[in-house]
Parts: sequence; C-alpha cells; structure tokens
Amino acid sequence: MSCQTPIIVALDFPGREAALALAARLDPARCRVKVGKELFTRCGPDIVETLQRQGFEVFLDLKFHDIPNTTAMAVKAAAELGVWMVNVHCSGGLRMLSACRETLDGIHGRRPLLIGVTVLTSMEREDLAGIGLDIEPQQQVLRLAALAERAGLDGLVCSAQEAPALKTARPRLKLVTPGIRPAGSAPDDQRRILTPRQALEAGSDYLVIGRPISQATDPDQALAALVAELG
Ligand SMILES: O=c1ccn([C@@H]2O[C@H](COP(=O)(O)O)[C@@H](O)[C@H]2O)c(=O)[nH]1
Repeated sequence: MSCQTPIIVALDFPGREAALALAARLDPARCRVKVGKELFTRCGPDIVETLQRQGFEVFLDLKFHDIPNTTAMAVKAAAELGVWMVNVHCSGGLRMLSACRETLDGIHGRRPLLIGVTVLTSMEREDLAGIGLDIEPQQQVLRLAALAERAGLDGLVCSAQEAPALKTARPRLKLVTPGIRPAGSAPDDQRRILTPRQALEAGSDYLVIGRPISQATDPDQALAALVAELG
C-alpha cells in the first residue's frame, strides 16, 4: 500500500542500527523516509535498499550540486537505486537542471521525482547577504523556482513560509518543506519554520520532519501526535 500521509521522516542518524531502529517503529503506510548525507555517507546504497525492502518510499536527500554531466549521472544512479524522490540544487543552473531532467526522461520504468533545492530552511536574509545575495529569501526562492519550472523539474525544496507565493506563481510544482516544528518545540538550526498544520494550510505537499520525531523521548507518540494534528 502506498503512503497515505504527507509526512517524510528524516532518518538523520550516525549509523544503520539507529536508523533501522526508528524505521522499525514507523509504518510505511503512514510516512515516507528520508536518507540524507550523514546516513548515506556512513552506510551507502545498502541502507536505501534495506528501507525499500521494508516497504518504505525513500527520498534520497543528497542535494547534488556539480557540473551538468556529473549531476545528471548521480541522479541516474539514484533512479537505478529505485528511490522515490531525489534532489539537486537549483543554484547549479539551468543547464545542470535540464541535464538531470533529460537523463531521467531517458530511463525506462519508474522514475524518481526530481526536486530542486531553493534556499535552505536554515537560512535567513542575513545568511543570504553573507554569500553576496542582497535579497529576501522568498524572492530568491521564486527566482530559483522559475529556473526549476523551465527545466521541467517536478518540485522544490523550500520553506512552507514560501508555499502561498509558490502555489500562485508555480502551481505545477510539488512543494517539499523541511523546517517543520510543532508549536512550542525548539527551532534548532532552522530559521524559516512553520508548524505541521500551518505548513499544510500554506500549501506544502510533503512535510520533512527530523528531530521532532527522531530525538523525541517517545518517537511513536511524536509521530502519532503529528498525524493526528494533520487530521
Ligand atoms: O532546506 C532544507 C533542505 C533539507 N533539509 C533537511 O531536512 C531535515 C530537517 O530535519 P529537522 O531535524 O526536522 O530540522 C534535515 O535532514 C535537513 O538536512 C532542511 O532542513 N532544510
């Protein structure tokens, strides 16, 4: 059975054992899982295959960013691994994004959703100024969204705070939103945050949630509360 909720649980752990221990407490019908840089660098493709065998759809969150050929071949490798979603940085530019799209279009069978990372949810205006961008995060997200749309990507990683503007400007694109924090919980290093319910109401299609579940005293209860909040 495919997943019935918009929740993607980030398995940000230093090893296989901890990641699979949390996965064992999750139901693939109630959430998808995300394998990011830490877990993948430690465990490699095997962890993705294991999670898929357990019934999970996997978002491979490696945020590829390189020259067009290198990035497109990395996306191809992810597709051959069978992942449900893969992402690349929009700031790699139109030629890089188009190369990834074209490479996936040449693959037979099920292809992963190709998602463009816009502005990391840990960044605010002053962080953009620090890298030479004198612009509000939302404006930069909208610029990169235009590029993603032109290249034929399936969606964007952004903050749910930008979802209303994106749903108006780019209604075709799926919105994958980290920076989700239940009311009253610590923002940690995130800056552009919303609660799960606010994010859905704003127009998010998928909610990426890590520490509020993985670091909770009772992860099962934390996930159940989130699912209940979303209705
Ligand atoms: O802009 C981005 C892109 C990716 N992430 C990833 O999402 C999770 C969020 O984890 P939390 O513990 O809920 O903060 C994490 O794996 C990030 O690498 C993001 O936060 N922002």
